[in-house]
Amino acid sequence: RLQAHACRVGPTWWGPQRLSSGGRGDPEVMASTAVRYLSQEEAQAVDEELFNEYQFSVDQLMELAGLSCATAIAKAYPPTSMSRSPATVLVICGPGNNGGDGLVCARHLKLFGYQPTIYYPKRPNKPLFNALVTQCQKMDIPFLGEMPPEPMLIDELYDLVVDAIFGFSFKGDVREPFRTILSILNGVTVPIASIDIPSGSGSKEVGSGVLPCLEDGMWRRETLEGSSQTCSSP
Ligand SMILES: NC(=O)C1=CN([C@@H]2O[C@H](COP(=O)(O)OP(=O)(O)OC[C@H]3O[C@@H](n4cnc5c(N)ncnc54)[C@H](OP(=O)(O)O)[C@@H]3O)[C@@H](O)[C@H]2O)[C@@H](O)CC1
Ligand SMILES: [K+]
Repeated sequence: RLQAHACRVGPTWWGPQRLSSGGRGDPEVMASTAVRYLSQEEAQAVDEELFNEYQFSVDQLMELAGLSCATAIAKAYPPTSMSRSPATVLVICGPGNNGGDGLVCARHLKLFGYQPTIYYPKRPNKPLFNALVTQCQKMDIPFLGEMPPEPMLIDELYDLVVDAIFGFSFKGDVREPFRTILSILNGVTVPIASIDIPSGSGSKEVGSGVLPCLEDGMWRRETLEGSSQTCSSP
């Protein structure tokens, strides 16, 4: 997991902390630097504070979030460590701002030497998202007409998947077309880098419609804390 910055809600700071007791396993590990992640409610509170108190605009924050995620991906999965050159990345974007982060991320990944392809099945007809799509198109980033139907096909074509489907506003049971998309992603073996959180992680239907988690509660997939990094900007 990658997180370098702290986030603030009210008087409390969240960032790297020393664990003094209560952890599991090796005492050395227990004493090492640990990170506390924001809950859905806390992330929404940070969001409101940034917009209302600090007067950030959504496109400002989205640009920072997408750039932070592309930077984190380049550190975790350097293009030179991938099997293809240029490394191929499938960026799957959802209908909200998490999807917008994905569009920005794709643009920066291209600048970093990757070959991104975007799947964006449900596009809000709003100026911000239309502009982000145009910018990707102008950079010759292709948009898929449909989701690759088999996990094996994704494994064959891409070195990495970026999950920009849902962030902190996800709720309830996963609806189509995202239910099918998440179930396909469940079967891929290439790494999946999730923006903010693994999509659908608020759902109780682990195993059927969302990315799987291990028995100890840790997500199998890697989460890149791009949006959290932007919280430190003010
Ligand atoms: N705070 C920050 O600093 C910054 C935050 N940023 C980013 O914004 C993200 C939050 O964005 P967000 O609020 O737009 O919501 P998000 O999670 O993308 O999804 C909402 C969409 O999903 C849909 N949907 C929901 N449930 C569903 C279901 N069960 N099944 C199917 N669909 C479902 C819902 O559809 P609806 O229910 O409205 O029809 C709606 O269209 C945050 O995680 C971070 O990545 C950065 O951009 C800027 C800096
Ligand atoms: K996500």
